Amino acid sequence: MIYTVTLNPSVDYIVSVQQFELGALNRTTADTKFPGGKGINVSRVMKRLGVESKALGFIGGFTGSFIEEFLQAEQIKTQFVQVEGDSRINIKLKTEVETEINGMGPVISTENVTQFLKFFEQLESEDIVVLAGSIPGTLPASIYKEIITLCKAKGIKVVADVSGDALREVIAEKPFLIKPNHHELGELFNTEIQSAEQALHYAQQLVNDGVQNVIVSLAEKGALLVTNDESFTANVPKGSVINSVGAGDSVVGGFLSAYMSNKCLEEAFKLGVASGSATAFSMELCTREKIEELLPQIKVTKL
Ligand SMILES: Nc1ncnc2c1ncn2[C@@H]1O[C@H](COP(=O)(O)OP(=O)(O)O)[C@@H](O)[C@H]1O
Ligand SMILES: O=P(O)(O)OC[C@H]1O[C@](O)(COP(=O)(O)O)[C@@H](O)[C@@H]1O
Repeated sequence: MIYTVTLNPSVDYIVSVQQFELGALNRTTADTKFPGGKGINVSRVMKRLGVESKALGFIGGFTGSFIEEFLQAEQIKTQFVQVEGDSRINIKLKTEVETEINGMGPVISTENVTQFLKFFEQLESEDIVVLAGSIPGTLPASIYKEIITLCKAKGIKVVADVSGDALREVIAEKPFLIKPNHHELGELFNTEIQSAEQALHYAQQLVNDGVQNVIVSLAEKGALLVTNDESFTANVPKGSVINSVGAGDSVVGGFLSAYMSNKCLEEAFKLGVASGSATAFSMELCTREKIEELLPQIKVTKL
């Protein structure tokens, strides 16, 4: 079973505003709400590709109920720890440019954390754990490290889509896969990454340091996969970006869905990139039909 961890799930409130004016009353031309948070998005994408997972994390209040009910309606298994406050609402403003305001999230108590970590005791070696998204301020910064330690003791593969200090901590634990975008990779090395060549250099460094596989997504410039033995690059299909929220999560969801069926990293990478673009070209997360439509346009080249 694949377990996705979202420590700070959200209701993503996506609002379209034409000619947005700061300091004025703006009215939406369209608005919609979805459950969000990176691990949850990974679970939703995998479900669309026929791969089961269980979503873990902390939820609370009316927003938490919305998230859980939405996932259950999509027949996604969940086992969230209930906290006292409300799960956050993240605003995704679509104007001429995309602007995001992500909430802080509810307070999570030490009892909540103990209950959450206990769950990992029942996992087995063939399970995969996906750690995705930021660590809320009320949780110890070491929480991902603690989860990885529990997983490593059982030989469980860990996939991480995290950034900043959390990414640094996770890398030290040599996970199975990480998926930074080029900004996150640059931040890690205190530099700005503008090309696939630069990204390759730093991704290789991470693999030399013990990370087993690194996917670097470069938005419209494609993506890279660096493994212990080989490196690949992929183009992205041409199309109009409608809503790129969840595109990175879709890369992870697509990758894992294919990886589960034949363990081929190259094919998994291709499906991951197709899923990322399929989400970028949609209002909501990618559908299987959109992914299949884009897949033939993606060329994976061995470097
Ligand atoms: N303009 C675009 N055209 C085509 N595909 C895109 C575009 N922007 C993003 N994508 C797809 O979404 C994936 C993730 O996007 P990226 O912005 O790199 O990551 P993140 O969402 O994590 O910031 C890319 O690898 C690509 O497949
Ligand atoms: O945990 P964070 O970093 O605040 O991110 C949460 C947000 O990221 C998302 O999962 C989208 O992530 P990506 O666009 O990077 O794929 C949203 O659904 C959610 O609002």
